[in-house]
Amino acid sequence: MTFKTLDNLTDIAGKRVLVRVDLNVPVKDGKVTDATRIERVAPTIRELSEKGAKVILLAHFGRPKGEVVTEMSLEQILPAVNDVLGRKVGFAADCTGEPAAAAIAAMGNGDVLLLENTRFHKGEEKNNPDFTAALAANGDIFVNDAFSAAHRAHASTEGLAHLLPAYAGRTMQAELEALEKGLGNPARPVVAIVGGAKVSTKIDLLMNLVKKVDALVIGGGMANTFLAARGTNVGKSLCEHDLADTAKQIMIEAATATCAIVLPEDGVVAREFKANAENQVVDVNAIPADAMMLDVGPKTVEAVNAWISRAATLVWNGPLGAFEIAPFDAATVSAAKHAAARTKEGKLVSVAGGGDTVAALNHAGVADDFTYVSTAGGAFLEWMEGKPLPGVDVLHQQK
Ligand SMILES: Nc1ncnc2c1ncn2[C@@H]1O[C@H](COP(=O)(O)OP(=O)(O)OP(=O)(O)O)[C@@H](O)[C@H]1O
Ligand SMILES: O=C(O)[C@H](O)COP(=O)(O)O
Repeated sequence: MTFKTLDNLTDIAGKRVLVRVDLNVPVKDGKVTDATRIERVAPTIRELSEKGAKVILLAHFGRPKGEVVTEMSLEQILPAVNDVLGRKVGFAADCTGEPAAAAIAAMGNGDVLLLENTRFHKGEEKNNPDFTAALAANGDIFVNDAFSAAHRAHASTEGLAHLLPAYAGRTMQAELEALEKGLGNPARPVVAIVGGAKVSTKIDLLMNLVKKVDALVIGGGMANTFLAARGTNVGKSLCEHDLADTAKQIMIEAATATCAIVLPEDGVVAREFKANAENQVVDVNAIPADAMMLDVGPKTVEAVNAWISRAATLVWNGPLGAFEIAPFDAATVSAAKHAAARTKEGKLVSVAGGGDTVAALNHAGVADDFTYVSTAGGAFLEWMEGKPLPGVDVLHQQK
């Protein structure tokens, strides 16, 4: 796997560098509530600026579907970008045409400019050649630092790399290197933890993982579907009974590939989905008919942690329980802390991704201790599913 990085960009003073970043950050009442994605792309922006390039940021925000939607303007993200970078970044009210051209013409070497939401144009999501050419007209070089948007074959994530010399930014590079360690050519044994709400959203993921990992821990709501497929009565737990055959198929594939499937042995059950709801620990074969399993139980946590101790590589997507509400966060927190401790001891390569997973690791206070935590949601999942990522593939094709 090879791609060009910023190391290959030396003599770039005065060059216009179009940098695709992911500024699709959470916003409440017009304010950015989590700047992680901005912080992740800051090193690339700083490095290019220090090398004297004119740094022109391309990004999307929300899904305006080719219309100009004021609430989805990137101008509202600008103050947070200024804060993270500790400098003033310019803004152009359109990513192509006169507004972009005029703002770029006024840039000095090392300046940083943010262009308005690329998705205000229909050509972005269609990867339309005319729109891509209009974007390319503003740059000499293309840098993609938006791994989390790389599963989209859009003009600013894929198309531009065909028109301009293309490079991976520092975050893209770190992400690809970490993912390669995670599932590309990982140290064995490899253990995957997949949790979260539903099997239906992660069928491809589970099918791919059983072929690649030595053990697959299934937790969260999706474990119930597997337990039910096995004939266990899961009471009122979240369960997709219609996916029993899919779950069985995944277990058959796992047996063929000699991948151990680790399902809950016990669970924490409650009758209400709310914080501090009255709860009890039961064997999975004794889930009361009127209760739901909201977390895996202590015996299961012990088994999961034993697998983490055995693992050389861990890939994790999806919490083991309803971690947002205490005490159903206990299993996720325990496994996260154990994985973090093993990583710190140098015994484990731990790679995690997914919006809720990152929130869960932050909740456990260990996100910084993992080898790599991806800020990508859909892109991380598609990568784990073994699907090609257009924004990454095109970087590999660069001569
Ligand atoms: N046993 C359970 N019963 C019901 N809900 C559960 C259970 N276990 C986990 N969940 C819920 O699953 C949700 C997370 O699932 P999801 O599949 O979205 O995770 P993710 O893949 O990390 O996140 P994202 O989809 O943002 O990438 C959480 O809101 C959590 O409360
Ligand atoms: O938030 C994300 O996962 C990325 O920015 C991609 O956004 P999208 O799902 O709207 O393409």
